[in-house]
Amino acid sequence: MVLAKLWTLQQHFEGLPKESNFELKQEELPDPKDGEVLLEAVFLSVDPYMRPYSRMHLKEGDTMMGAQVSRVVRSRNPSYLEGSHVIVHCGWRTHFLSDGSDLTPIPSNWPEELPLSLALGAIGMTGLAALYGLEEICEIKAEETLLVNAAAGAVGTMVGQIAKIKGCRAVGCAGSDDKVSYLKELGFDQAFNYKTISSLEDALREAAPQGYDCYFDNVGGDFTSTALAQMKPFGRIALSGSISTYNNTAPHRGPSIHSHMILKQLRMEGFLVERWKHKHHDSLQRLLAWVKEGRIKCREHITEGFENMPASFISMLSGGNVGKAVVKI
Ligand SMILES: NC(=O)C1=CN([C@@H]2O[C@H](COP(=O)(O)OP(=O)(O)OC[C@H]3O[C@@H](n4cnc5c(N)ncnc54)[C@H](OP(=O)(O)O)[C@@H]3O)[C@@H](O)[C@H]2O)C=CC1
Ligand SMILES: CCCCCC(=O)/C=C/[C@@H]1[C@@H](C/C=C\CCCC(=O)O)[C@@H](O)C[C@H]1O
Repeated sequence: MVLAKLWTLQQHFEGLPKESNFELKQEELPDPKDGEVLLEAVFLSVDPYMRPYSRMHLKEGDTMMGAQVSRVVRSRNPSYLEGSHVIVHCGWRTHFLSDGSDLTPIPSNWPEELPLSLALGAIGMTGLAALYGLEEICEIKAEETLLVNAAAGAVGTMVGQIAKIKGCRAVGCAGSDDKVSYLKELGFDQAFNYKTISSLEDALREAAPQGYDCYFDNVGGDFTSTALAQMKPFGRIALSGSISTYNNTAPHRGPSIHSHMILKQLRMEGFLVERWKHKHHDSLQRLLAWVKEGRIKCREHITEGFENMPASFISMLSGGNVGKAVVKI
C-alpha cells in the first residue's frame, strides 16, 4: 500500500487562479493487481490548457488534470519493467495505479544525458505543437517571415528555433527584457517586449516592414486583431492558443478578422496536437535529433516539490516562466 498525494480543484477559478482554489489531499493506493503497475511521479507538466480545460471538464473536488513523467515502482504487467519511465495523463498526483493501457513509454533511444522532463516539453507535447503548427498549418517555407507570441515559453521557443532550422526569419515577442534577450540568444532575428512598447502596430512593422507570411498565435485577443493587419497576402495563421483570454471573467469579444482575412486572402486554422497522433513517433525522433545535434536548445523552468504545483501553475499563467514549466518531485 502507498499513500498518494493529489491536488484537487477545490473551487473553480475566477480570473487568475489562486492558491485557495486548490486542496491537497491524500489517498491510499492498494498494491498492484495482476496486469497493473504502480507509478511514482518524477516530473509534472504545468500547462496553460489546464486553466480553460478545468472549467470545461472538471467538477469541484476532482483531481487537477495533467501529464507527468513517472517511474514504474512496482510492476505486475510484463510490458512495463520496474525502474522504467512512462508518460501518463493521471493528473496532479504523486502516485497512480495503471493497467498499462494509458501509458506512453519514453522513446527507447532516449539519451542518458538528456533530462526526462524534456519528454513533457521540447521532445513532447509542446515541441509537437510547434512542429505541427508550423508544418501542417502554416506550411512554412524557407525564407518566409514568421511571427510568434508568448515566444519565450515552451511552445514559442520551439517555434522560433524550428523556423530558423527551416531557413526562415523569426520574429518573437515576450513579456520581459530578459525574455527578449533570451530569444536573441536562441537566434530569433527580431524580438521585442510587448509590455514596454508604445505601439504594437509600430513594433510589428519595424520588426518586419514587408509583413508576415506566417503567424503562430499562442495569445489571441487584441494582439491578434493587430497582427492580422500586417500579414502578407495569402499568409497563414496557426491558432495554437489564446492565453490572453484564459483568465477572462466575461465573454471575450473576438479579434476583428473579416477585412484582413478576405482582402488578403489569409488562411487561419486552429489545431490540437492529437490530430497528428499517427505522426508522433517520427516527429519525436526528429525533435530528439535536433536537440542531440545542438540545433535546438531546451530551457526549462523547474520548480521543486509537489506542494508547489499551484504556485508553479499560477506563476506560468502570469509570465513567470522562461521555457517549459515543470515541477520536479
Ligand atoms: N493547440 C495545441 O495543441 C497546444 C496549444 N498550446 C497553447 O500554446 C500557448 C503557449 O503554451 P506554452 O508554451 O505551454 O506556455 P508558455 O510556456 O508560453 O507559458 C505561458 C506564457 O504565456 C504568456 N502570457 C500569459 N498571459 C499573457 C497575456 N495576457 N498576453 C500575452 N502573453 C501572455 C506568458 O509569457 P509573457 O511573459 O511573454 O507574457 C507566459 O509565460 C498557450 O496558449 C497554450 O494553450 C500549448 C500546447 C498545445
Ligand atoms: C481555448 C483553449 C485552447 C487550449 C489549447 C491548448 O493548450 C491545448 C492543449 C492540448 C492538450 C489538452 C489536454 C488535455 C486533455 C486532458 C488530458 C489530461 O492531461 O488529463 C493536450 O491534449 C495536447 C494539446 O493539444
